[in-house]
Amino acid sequence: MEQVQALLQWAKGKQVMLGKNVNLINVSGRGVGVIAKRRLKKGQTILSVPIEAIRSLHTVPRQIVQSLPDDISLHGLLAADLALERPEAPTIWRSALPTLQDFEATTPFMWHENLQALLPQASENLLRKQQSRFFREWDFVSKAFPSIQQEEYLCAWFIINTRTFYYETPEMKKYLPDDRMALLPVADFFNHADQGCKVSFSPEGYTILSDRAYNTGEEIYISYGDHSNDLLLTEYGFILSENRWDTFSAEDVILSNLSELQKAELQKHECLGPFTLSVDDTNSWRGTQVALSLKCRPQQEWEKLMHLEGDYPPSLLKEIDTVMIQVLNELMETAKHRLREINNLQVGQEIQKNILSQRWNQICKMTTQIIEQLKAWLTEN
Ligand SMILES: C[S@@+](CC[C@H](N)C(=O)[O-])C[C@H]1O[C@@H](n2cnc3c(N)ncnc32)[C@H](O)[C@@H]1O
Repeated sequence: MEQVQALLQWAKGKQVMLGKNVNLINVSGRGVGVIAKRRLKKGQTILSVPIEAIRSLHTVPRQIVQSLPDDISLHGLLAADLALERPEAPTIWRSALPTLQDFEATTPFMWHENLQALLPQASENLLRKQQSRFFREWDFVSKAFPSIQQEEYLCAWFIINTRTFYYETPEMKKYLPDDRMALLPVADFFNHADQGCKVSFSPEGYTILSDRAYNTGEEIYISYGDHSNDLLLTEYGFILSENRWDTFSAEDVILSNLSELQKAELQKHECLGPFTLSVDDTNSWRGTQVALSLKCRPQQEWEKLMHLEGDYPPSLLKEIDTVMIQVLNELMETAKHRLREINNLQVGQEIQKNILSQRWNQICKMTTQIIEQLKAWLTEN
């Protein structure tokens, strides 16, 4: 916490103002977080960060920008800038940022491959994309700056991945929306909840206001976005026990239930996934029901149904939902099998196995809830 207190002093000199009734402390299981020192009212300013204090494209030295290809992402560029800071003499700001060790335990990218192989489908898909993004950028950076070690770049890349805020200026327009980012000192200590304080952005800077009243000692969160736990796990290395935005993927079991011809047919109609399911949003089941209806009707009839406006006829919906229950039961079997495999694994840290087991248990719970809803509907109709 010494580094964090030093950072707060340094940030004050840059007009980064933390509300006087707010503090940064270590919170169990979440690293450093922001808490209310005294009761806070709704709409109070928790933190303000002027634009002059942020790091983004405009603060990267020209020599670094010119040494890297034009098509490197801003994420890759900011990570290169960070990795090039002299590690033997870190700035106050750099000293308060996580080390590679901090990321290793919880970030699936850094897990043993046997443990990565047991990730749920959605996390695994995200991990593959993340790996290809990282290695593309590492390839650019290692060629331009051979003195940077891969581990240094990896740490910097994950600092940018987990601690940046959306930032927009005319110069940023050349980057994809997800890549328009800036590092904000102190603001990057807010932990995430599925609902949190409002972060507003203007040409002068960022302001974080309390979204409700807070009691003394209560942690103050922001929301990093409407993210599922698979996304939070892969990109940020944690999952929430309660998450209103949680979903899971049934892709594996659905695809294994379809023939190559059926998959080609779905592909032709751009219906080959994503098979993402949410317990509370029955609209999210539609993609799965469209795919499974192909198991209930011959292809020609199915094509006609594709153009049908409104709901499926109840008789067909009953057949589809019966198949969907079978498929979801298969997913339950996969989840139980994965849980046994995690338990028997000889590699990986306990903390990694725990988070992965918790995630599979959440998927089992969500799957059971959907099966119950489907069964209730079938009984009623
Ligand atoms: C922007 S930082 C937040 C500050 C961070 N706790 C620290 O110590 O520097 C994001 C990281 O904080 C952690 N984190 C954020 N929200 C969390 C939560 N609800 N539960 C557990 N860890 C969380 C994760 O490690 C995440 O990658």
